[in-house]
Amino acid sequence: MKLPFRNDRSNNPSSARTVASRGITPEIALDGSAAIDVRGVNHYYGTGDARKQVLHDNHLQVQPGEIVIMTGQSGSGKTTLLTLIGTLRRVQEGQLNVLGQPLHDLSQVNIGNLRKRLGFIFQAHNLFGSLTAQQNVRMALELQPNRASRREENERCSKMLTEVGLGERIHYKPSGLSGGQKQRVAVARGLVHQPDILLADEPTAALDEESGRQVVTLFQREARERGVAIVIVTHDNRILDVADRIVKMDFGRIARDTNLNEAAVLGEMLSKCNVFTGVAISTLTEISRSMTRTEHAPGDRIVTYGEVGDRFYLIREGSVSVKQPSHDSSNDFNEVATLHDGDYFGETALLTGEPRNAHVDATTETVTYSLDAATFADVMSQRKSIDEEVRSSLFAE
Ligand SMILES: Nc1ncnc2c1ncn2[C@@H]1O[C@H](COP(=O)(O)OP(=O)(O)OP(=O)(O)O)[C@@H](O)[C@H]1O
Repeated sequence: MKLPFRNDRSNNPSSARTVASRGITPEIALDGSAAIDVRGVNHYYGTGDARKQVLHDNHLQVQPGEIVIMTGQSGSGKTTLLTLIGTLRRVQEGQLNVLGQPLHDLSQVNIGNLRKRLGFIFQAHNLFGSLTAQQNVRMALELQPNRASRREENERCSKMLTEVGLGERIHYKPSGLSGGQKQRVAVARGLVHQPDILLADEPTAALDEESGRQVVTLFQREARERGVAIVIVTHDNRILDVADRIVKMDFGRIARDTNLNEAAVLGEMLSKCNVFTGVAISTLTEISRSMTRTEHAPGDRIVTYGEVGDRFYLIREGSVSVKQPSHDSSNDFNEVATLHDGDYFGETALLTGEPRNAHVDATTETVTYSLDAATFADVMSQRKSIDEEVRSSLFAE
């Protein structure tokens, strides 16, 4: 619904929990349910004059069943963060909880026990040259507290090797396997003990398209069916589609944390707003990554009458009440509309520069995504160029 906002007074942003956004920031679970919970983590290498900070104030929550792909330039700190999560390095500063356990407080024994619930697939395969593929995969089971019979364990290993496409080679030693095949043994070893978290560093780098796809399909199944939280460090663009989220690291910081599913949903919602007619959904999905997610409790004021309008709002879920002053008294406001999921408001003030002409209050638990004035202006100018493009192609025919 389009609202011709005019006048205004002051807003009350303190009641809204605004998530500072460099993209869409997913819901942050504060109830300890995240499988991986990184808060304010810094990391340094070296000592004395050679001491160098390589991670700066990183925050990351990964939920069970979520697949997070971590990208970024070489040296941006991805592997360091992954090895900290994997308890392979000691946390120096900040808090890091893995499966509900605070790593900074954990004894060596408990770290050892926790590690058994993690699966690792790292670039250097670390396979034992004297052992067959099946025996290498068995190593992961031999570390587990609850062992099955040797026969059962062997069957599990063979099944896992078959799932990564190595059913014919379970009795081969690494020297008889190609780089990609060794990599697949490492994948099977990382998953055979059914970990709660899988940490993978370039798991598809040595694989051809088909084997890479087979491996990430297996990851997806583990995430969906068993709720495994998966973090993959990769430069492999071919597997980006399996990610629920893409985290981009830049100079030791998480520069961008994008929830892909949510971005797609928002792009779809934006395409139904008149104001974005003519803009491709893919462009809108891209734009949605620049939006700020805000949660509002019932009664929270989202837009205040009289205030200068600096944002466009899309209601992701919930409902709001739009109130305008009755003509005889500016202190007396009447409800003129209620808006729900997928509705939007606030664009007119951005277009005209006039102050808001209504209050907008949340009436239920409401989630909005908003676009700031500068980004909105960009979209509008883009829409113009798209319009022109469509027109000129029509004329050309
Ligand atoms: N053991 C180490 N000692 C000293 N410096 C290190 C060590 N390991 C990594 N570094 C440095 O820390 C920074 C982050 O490295 P890291 O390996 O975490 O980055 P990355 O993003 O995983 O890179 P790549 O994509 O090349 O694997 C880099 O500047 C690197 O040179």
